[in-house]
Amino acid sequence: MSLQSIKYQRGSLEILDQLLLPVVSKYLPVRGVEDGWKVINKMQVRGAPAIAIVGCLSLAVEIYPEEFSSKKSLRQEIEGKLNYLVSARPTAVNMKISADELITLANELTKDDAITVGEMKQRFLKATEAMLEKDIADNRAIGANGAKAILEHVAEATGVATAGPVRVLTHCNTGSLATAGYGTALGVVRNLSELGKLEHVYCTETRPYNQGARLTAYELVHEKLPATLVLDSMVAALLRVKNIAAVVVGADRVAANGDTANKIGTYQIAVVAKHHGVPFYVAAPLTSIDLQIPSGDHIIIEVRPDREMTHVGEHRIAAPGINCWNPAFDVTPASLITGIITEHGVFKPEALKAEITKLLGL
Ligand SMILES: CSC[C@H]1O[C@H](OP(=O)(O)O)[C@H](O)[C@@H]1O
Repeated sequence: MSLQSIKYQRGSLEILDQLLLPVVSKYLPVRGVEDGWKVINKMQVRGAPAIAIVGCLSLAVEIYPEEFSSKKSLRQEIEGKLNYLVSARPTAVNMKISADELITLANELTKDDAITVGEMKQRFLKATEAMLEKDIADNRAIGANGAKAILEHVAEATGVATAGPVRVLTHCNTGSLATAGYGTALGVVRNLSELGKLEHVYCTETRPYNQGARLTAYELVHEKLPATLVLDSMVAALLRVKNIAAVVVGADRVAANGDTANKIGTYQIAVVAKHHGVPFYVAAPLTSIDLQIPSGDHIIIEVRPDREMTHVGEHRIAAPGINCWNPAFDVTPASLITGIITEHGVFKPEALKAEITKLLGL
């Protein structure tokens, strides 16, 4: 059983406070949109898919007990509150995509005279609740697609019929603590393990929030997977001496040309992987792919407070008065990405837009 970042039942939402992990496991109530915005902005819950799910469910628990006098007033509440939630963190696109889809649903229900305001609320609640199961199903598909792609790549590169077990490297946290469960890049690791094809997974600490040391290591130890924590500064040495078969990371926003915004440090890992001839994969559900922007140059990169760099908890580790630069993400150009692993298959970056457009019938 993997760790559960989100606990939901109709009218009640709790999130595992990830600022306290791994030492303290404490669930926090999220009673409405204000709570939702705060736990996302403070990174008590984080991870592109989890942000969208918690954001939308925070609105669901807020409107659940309310009575609305008209569908118009309900639609206005939905649109205003979802757009507010999008402002909690700017880089991951999932919250924006989910908000747009739910606002479109609200507009359609408002126009349908056969739907009462009560039925509209129920349809909205069900649409937000469906995100939980869909995310887990998407992640399991990503895991299977990604494991297959990595094993096929290794088999072809080494001239063997069937590859594995393999060693892989991942960055940040893309597991059950970043999603509704199973994970994206960590879902690929889980699937490799389920296939008996995971020799070892290496996870980077991922300064300054330490998603790797505090969260990914926690998930891997919890499930007894063969894992080793490495410092962010060790990636080049690791790829030179440890026979890493592939790197697999998550994504916060993939642009139409395949450029990918992900946790700071991803770009330099991709450069090092290129230098060592190690395939570099991005695992991302369609809810993290933004075909509205042509390239990574258009992705807003969140800059977070200096204190996240100068302190570990309450302990200062940097000289008082030093300037800091703390972008939470960087952009990896499509040219450094071997494949983008989605729930619908693995795509070359240059083919992504056409493949997704065809898939969605756009
Ligand atoms: C499953 S996507 C997780 C994605 O989100 C992380 O960022 P943050 O911890 O700041 O929300 C990181 O970029 C991961 O790849």
